[in-house]
Amino acid sequence: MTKKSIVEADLEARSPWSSYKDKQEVILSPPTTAVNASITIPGSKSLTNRALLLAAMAKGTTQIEGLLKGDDSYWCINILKQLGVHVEIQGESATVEGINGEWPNRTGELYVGAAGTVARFLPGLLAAGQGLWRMTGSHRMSERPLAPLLYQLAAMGGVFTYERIEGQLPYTLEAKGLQGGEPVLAGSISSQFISGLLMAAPYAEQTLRLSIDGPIVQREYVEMTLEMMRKFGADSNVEDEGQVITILPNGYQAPSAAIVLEPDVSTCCYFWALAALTNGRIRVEGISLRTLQPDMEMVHVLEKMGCSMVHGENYVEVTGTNQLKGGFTLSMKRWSDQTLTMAVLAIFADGPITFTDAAHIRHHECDRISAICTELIKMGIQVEEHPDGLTVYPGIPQSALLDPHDDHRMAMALSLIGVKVPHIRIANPGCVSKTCPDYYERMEALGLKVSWL
Ligand SMILES: O=C(O)C1=C[C@@H](OP(=O)(O)O)[C@@H](O)[C@H](O)C1
Ligand SMILES: C=C(OP(=O)(O)O)C(=O)O
Repeated sequence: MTKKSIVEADLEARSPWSSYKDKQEVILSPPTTAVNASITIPGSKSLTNRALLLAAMAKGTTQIEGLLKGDDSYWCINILKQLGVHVEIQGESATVEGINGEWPNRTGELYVGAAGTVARFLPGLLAAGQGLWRMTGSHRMSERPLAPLLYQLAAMGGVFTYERIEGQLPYTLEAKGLQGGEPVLAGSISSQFISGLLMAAPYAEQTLRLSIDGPIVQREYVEMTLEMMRKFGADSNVEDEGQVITILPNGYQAPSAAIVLEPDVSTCCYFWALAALTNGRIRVEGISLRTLQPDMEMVHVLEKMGCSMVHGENYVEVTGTNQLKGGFTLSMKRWSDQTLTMAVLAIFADGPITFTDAAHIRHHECDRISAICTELIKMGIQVEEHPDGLTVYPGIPQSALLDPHDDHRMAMALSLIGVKVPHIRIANPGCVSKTCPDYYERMEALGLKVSWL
């Protein structure tokens, strides 16, 4: 394998909160003692960016605790500051002075990085105000789908001028207010389109009655949006089993109490997987099974695979097993961010595992189905690629230089192989800073051997 075939890292998308920008490779080998720890995990990316954006839009000042400091939240905060919003960060806390729907700076160039949440949540919030902005993003974000959302916003009053490809970044948005009304949006490509429209609705001119056409992928993220909107005083009326959502145009009010964000459950999953693979134990503090974050489903699947799980009001703990069980099919529709982690676990199970209903992850930070198949095959693992998923057969991975395709979840999932197999090399590991900038320090603290090139 030559370095030429490694996907080039888009370093512009790495923020000042990124840690391993200059590293070409990380090399991982198994720990010598069992992984056994209680840990805390930074705030949810999804909740951080929802809270920041709604706090910025709202009337009044919002205090947010438990912020994620990663690339995705950095670019969100950076844009808010460019728009004239006063945001103060101290440690993992933010104080945001809301602008009540009227952006103070009405022109400028706004770079969303590689953040799907910013690329999909911001346009509606901008369109609901007044201004003229140029929107740009990372190379990959400029390929990822936005059109269904932007076309809907255009039908409601936003004027979009596309620079290269219709419906994609980069583009210019002339905002003159958002009409509201009764749009219809498909939910099969990204739940973020729906969240993006809903978040803007309290600042539309009329009531929004959004109908969702067909099943929604990762539906719980829409519930997380509605839950965060509720904290800012925006109630929703949900009908037809979640397919029709009505929001009144009553604005947002900053909550009187601080918003305390949950840890990022998607990040927790890599650490629970570590326990599962090493017959070790990982307790994550500060999270309960009652979270809306859909990736919590993984701990139930780990139980099915032979691990044990205990939980309380404020922790979820996984203890691994000597032999993970496989031989089943899993729908990843609700929690597809963990498809890559599960694919890595499947290598070490006692039977093949098939993952289905995840065609939409081909539009994520990379084509995740194709990328994980390529990397597992490189290590001699037998896989079958399907249009909506893959089948992974158990095997003994050969060490190789693995390409994360500039995708944080590919890097974090592939790194887990290093707890079982010596000398696992991951190229351009800095991409983890999208959601977990200190991932490798955390792995090292739990006993993995980590070295750098
Ligand atoms: O709304 C959100 O915060 C997210 C929604 C999901 O995206 P899609 O619905 O686009 O798959 C998920 O994959 C992403 O990590 C976060
Ligand atoms: C799909 C993801 O991110 P984004 O918010 O950019 O869509 C992800 O974090 O797995």
